[in-house]
Amino acid sequence: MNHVLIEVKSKTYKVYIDGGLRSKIGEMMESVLTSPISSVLIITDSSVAPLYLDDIVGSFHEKLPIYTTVIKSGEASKSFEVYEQVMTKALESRLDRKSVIVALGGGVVGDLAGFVASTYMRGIRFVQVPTTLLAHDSSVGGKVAINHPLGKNMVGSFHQPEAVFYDTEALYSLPEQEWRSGFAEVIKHGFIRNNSFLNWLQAEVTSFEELPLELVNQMLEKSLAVKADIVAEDELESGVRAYLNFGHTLGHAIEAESGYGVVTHGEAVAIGMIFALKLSEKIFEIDLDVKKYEAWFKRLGYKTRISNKLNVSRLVTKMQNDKKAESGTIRMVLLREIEEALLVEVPPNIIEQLLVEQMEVENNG
Ligand SMILES: NC(=O)c1ccc[n+]([C@@H]2O[C@H](COP(=O)([O-])OP(=O)(O)OC[C@H]3O[C@@H](n4cnc5c(N)ncnc54)[C@H](O)[C@@H]3O)[C@@H](O)[C@H]2O)c1
Ligand SMILES: O=C(O)C(=O)C[C@@H](O)[C@H](O)[C@H](O)COP(=O)(O)O
Ligand SMILES: [Zn+2]
Repeated sequence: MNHVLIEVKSKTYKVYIDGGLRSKIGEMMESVLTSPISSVLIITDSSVAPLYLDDIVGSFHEKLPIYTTVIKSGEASKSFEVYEQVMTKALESRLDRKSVIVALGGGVVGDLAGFVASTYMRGIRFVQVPTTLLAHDSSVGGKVAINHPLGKNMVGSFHQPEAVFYDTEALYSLPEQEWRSGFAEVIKHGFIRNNSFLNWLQAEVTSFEELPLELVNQMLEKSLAVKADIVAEDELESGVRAYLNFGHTLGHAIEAESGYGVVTHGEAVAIGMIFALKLSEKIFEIDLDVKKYEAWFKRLGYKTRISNKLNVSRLVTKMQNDKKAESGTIRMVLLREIEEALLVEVPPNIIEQLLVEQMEVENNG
């Protein structure tokens, strides 16, 4: 079975990738996890549960006490309220320090369940079972969090999974909008670290209709390789890991300002990446051929401009509250050239001016 090795300072684990893997997860957990498991809590959401929960439960063959909890699907579930509900379920199920949490779903379930695992009894083990394209990114690297109305992922920690079980067959029940959202993080990995991968993506992916499984597997391995390299170098984001935030300073501000769940994470990041490319051109006085990327994004159905329903100064304030900011300055990931990322402090007035220029106008998506 294909796997990608993740070697961060605190842990080494594997991302297993295979079509149909979900029916083997129970057995695999018992062999991959190094110490015994007392019980399992599977956390999933209301869209994923009817599709895949029975398969995962069945894969344990009744050898362990299995508890399940189903949260409402969508970004709004990365909240204090749902966090408390899931914690209550964990306590009522009497999870102990040998229990394991299984995060079955996309990035919302992964981030929330991972944060529950990192804080329940000060931290128990968890595994990721990603079911979205986007979750190739969110299931790896150990960032787990919930949102605060004042900012995305503001309450969280670093807590690495024991393993990631990626059943790529499960991606084929995703609606087109979720392929688009996840693909933004794939593109991001190309922009920050791998230009030839980015060129390959432009040649191979011209729509999200029926992407062949072989292509998807290839794409995931290349994309995961970038993430694996970066988190291996810098697990806790004291340096290069910040490059994984390319497109996110504005993207997160758009998500929070629009209301969590109104714009998907990847679609907001796509707008943020085009903005960061244009800002890079301006600040470094270079030509990154943004028009070419913007045209590709549009052909794939992304919006590249900022909704004119959003307020520019509120977006700037959110960007000043970003985790990369220091003393209220805005620090953004820019590109000096493709695959050469760096973290740059940008004066708010320059950001504000470009935001105004990048607002959508009627019939200009
Ligand atoms: N921790 C990290 O490093 C990291 C990285 C990137 C993104 N994120 C976070 O991930 C979240 C976004 O994740 P996401 O895009 O996976 O969103 P999501 O978890 O909300 O999933 C998207 C939608 O698809 C549904 N779904 C999931 N799997 C499905 C399947 N196989 N078939 C049909 N429907 C399915 C979900 O119910 C949901 O409605 C954001 O909160 C973002 O901040 C975290
Ligand atoms: O793994 C990382 O590091 C990332 O930044 C990946 C991002 O795609 C992801 O959205 C992450 O959750 C953003 O992190 P945050 O620290 O800005 O909340
Ligand atoms: Zn992201």
